[in-house]
Amino acid sequence: MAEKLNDRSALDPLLAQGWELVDGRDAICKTYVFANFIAAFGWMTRAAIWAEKLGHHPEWSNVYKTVDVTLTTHDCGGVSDLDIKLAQKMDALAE
Ligand SMILES: C[C@H](O)[C@H](O)[C@H]1CNC2=NC(N)=NC(=O)C2=N1
Repeated sequence: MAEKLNDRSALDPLLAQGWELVDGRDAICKTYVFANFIAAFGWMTRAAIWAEKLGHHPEWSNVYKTVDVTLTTHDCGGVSDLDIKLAQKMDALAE
C-alpha cells in the first residue's frame, strides 16, 4: 500500500521540470503540449500502458494537442512515491 511522502523535497526535481503543486489538495499537475493531436494521443497511449504496468493511474484530460495531468494517490489521500515514479516516466516518454 502506497504511503504519503515523508520527504517533500523528493518533489523538487519534478517541480523543476514543470510539475506544480495543486491548490487545495495534495496532488501534482503538469500540462504537456505536443506538436499535434496524434503526438498527444500517442503519448497518452504509451503513458497508459506504463500506468497499468505500475498499477497507478493518472487523472488527465486531452484537448487537441494539450494534455493536462494530475497525479495523486487515492489510496493514501496524497502524493506518494508512485506519483513520482509515474511523473518521471511521463516526462521520459515526452522527451
Ligand atoms: C487496487 C489498485 O491497485 C489500486 O486501487 C490502485 C489503482 N490505481 C491507482 N491510481 C492512483 N492514482 N491512486 C491509487 O490509489 C490507485 N490505486
